[in-house]
Amino acid sequence: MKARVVVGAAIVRGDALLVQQRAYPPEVAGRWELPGGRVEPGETEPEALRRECVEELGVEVLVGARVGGDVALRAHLVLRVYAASLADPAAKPKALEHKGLRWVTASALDRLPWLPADLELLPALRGLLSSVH
Ligand SMILES: Nc1nc2c([nH]c(=O)n2[C@H]2C[C@H](O)[C@@H](COP(=O)(O)OP(=O)(O)OP(=O)(O)O)O2)c(=O)[nH]1
Repeated sequence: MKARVVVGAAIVRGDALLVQQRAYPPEVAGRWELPGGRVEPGETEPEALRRECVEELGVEVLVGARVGGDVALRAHLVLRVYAASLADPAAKPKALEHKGLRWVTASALDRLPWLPADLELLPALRGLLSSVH
């Protein structure tokens, strides 16, 4: 069976990464993750990311290169992250489906209570932040 993909957007502006805090389900409420979600049948991964960013944040994003490797979430499901930027750098993302959002710099990444799978991506996310400004 082919693995399904959850895409995550590493949206960077200046020296900061946009992260959001889950509101549900209860076992992960309060933990932090990257914007994104499952790729639907018939969608490309960048299309899924653009759709999720409109749904979750109310903003258009430009999708760039892959960041880090695939992270196994559970059987037949992987998390795959892409670098992204706001199509309009002045746009203000809103937490439409989450508890909150925050722009964090590299030094603050380690202090967030992330979803467990995302911990594997922290070195790559730090690398991305140090390469873009
Ligand atoms: N968007 C996103 N999901 C993540 C990250 N890390 C991680 O483990 N996940 C998991 C949480 C969920 O089990 C799954 C994505 O679910 P979702 O809630 O965003 O999207 P969905 O509605 O299509 O999925 P689901 O509720 O059916 O599980 O991937 C991350 O950084 N971003």
